[in-house]
Amino acid sequence: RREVYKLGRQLSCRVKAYPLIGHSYLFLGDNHKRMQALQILGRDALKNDNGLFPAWQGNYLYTMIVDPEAAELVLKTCLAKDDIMQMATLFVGNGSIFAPVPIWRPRRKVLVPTFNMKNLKSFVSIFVRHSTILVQELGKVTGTGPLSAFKYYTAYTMDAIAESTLGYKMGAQKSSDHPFIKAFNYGLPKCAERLCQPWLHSDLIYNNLPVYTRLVKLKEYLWGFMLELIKAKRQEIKHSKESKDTENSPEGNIQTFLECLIRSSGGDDGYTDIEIVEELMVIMVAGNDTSAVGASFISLILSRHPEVQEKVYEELQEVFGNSDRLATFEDLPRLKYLDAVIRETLRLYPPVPIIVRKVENHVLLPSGITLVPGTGVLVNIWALHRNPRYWGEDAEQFRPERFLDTPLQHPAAFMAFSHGPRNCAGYQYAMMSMKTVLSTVLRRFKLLPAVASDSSFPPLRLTFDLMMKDENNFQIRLEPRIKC
Ligand code: HEM
Repeated sequence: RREVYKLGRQLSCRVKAYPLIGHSYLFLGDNHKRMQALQILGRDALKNDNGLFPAWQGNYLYTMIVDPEAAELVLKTCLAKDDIMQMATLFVGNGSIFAPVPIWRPRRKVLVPTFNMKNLKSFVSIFVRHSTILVQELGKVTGTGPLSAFKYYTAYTMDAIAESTLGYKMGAQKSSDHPFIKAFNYGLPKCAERLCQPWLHSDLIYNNLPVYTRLVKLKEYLWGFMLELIKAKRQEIKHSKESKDTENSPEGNIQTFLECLIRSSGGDDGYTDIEIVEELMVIMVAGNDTSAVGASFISLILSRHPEVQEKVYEELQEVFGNSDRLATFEDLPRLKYLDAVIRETLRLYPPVPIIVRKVENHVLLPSGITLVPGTGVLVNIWALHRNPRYWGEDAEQFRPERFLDTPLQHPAAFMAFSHGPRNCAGYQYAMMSMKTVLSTVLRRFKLLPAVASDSSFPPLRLTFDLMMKDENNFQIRLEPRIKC
């Protein structure tokens, strides 16, 4: 403990920490208060030259990091997730995202190759098909006033991820009545709620609450649903082997993550069904709302920056002309300005604004400060992305050109998808999915602010429940684009 307190004293802090509770008081209240706490602590950390800040939760010390150099070192050396993340394993079991390092390492080796470019290329047809449905759905509500962009994008991402992961057509954009969607949409926010509310952390208390019983039932349903699909896919693979047709899956050239995981883990000698369920849950959980929140922030920000939106539209005109043709894999790298808009929005509004790690060995940081075992690390991505030493004095401004003009000041200066060996495995999938859906929407509609304003817009009211969101549910209005 002496080492921990010494570390705490070495880190300067201007935000009051009280005996016994530390900074926990800042996180009490609603999700908006919690996001404000991350912003207050992050801004304070930015005032320190070393980009470090001592955040006390009770008598547990987290070193908050807003400096890319320190963050890079920590994310390369501290691979263990903080114990608090164990509470999120109810749905994903030992799936790679929260698993202890000895389980995560071999699983990551199997997972990453399933995101190879050949597979991603084949997923574009899925993204395009569901983007087209999204545009049809939006067409029905155009002109009826403000709508929640998130409501539509989250249905799109659910359809896209369910089909590319499970090969299952969920139909979320047509109806949210599917029991899988209901279980998913109830369970995940409940898990996040628990993580954010320290009084729910004790298993002794939580496991006796009705919500726990309900979550266990929903998990049984979700896992059972996936086990059936796994059983069917194993049969299918066996039959295709017998007919010597090992390369082509019945859905054409698309190999779903489910199929890839069975094959690349070693077929019948590879993952057990439960291990596959866990990895599928990870992809579904990690890939659904993150991309939906990303696309929603981008749409909201574009509605407030018409000049940027027009530049995106000009680029779309260059690539697609006035045609109605669907987007292709080859179009996506040509959308360079849209790419910069996506990155600049994720810089200012990272859907995952913090990453938490456990320190298991001493780590000497570039500033000369040594992190000690028994403490935690909290990389505050929201603040790191606004660090003026790496982004300049206009760090708070939305300026997509910064991603076109100059290379990054540091490889970890932008880390919406995290950094290092445990970074986001779905980074390219997410970029391709967001580019497809945004280009499809922006070709058809002009995005307008929910409430027109002649002066500048008030800052967004952000919330935090493991992910960062807009408190007003990403309200925008749509106007159809008229073709000349
Ligand atoms: C805008 C969209 C997305 C963002 C901002 C995002 C961000 C992140 C972040 C911050 C992490 C945590 C890394 C860490 O703890 O260091 C992560 C992990 C992960 N993400 Fe993403 N993600 C996105 C989309 C996706 C998609 C679409 C998929 C899958 C299709 C995906 C799959 C994963 C997986 C499997 C992990 C766990 C990696 C591991 O622990 O080895 N993500 N993501």
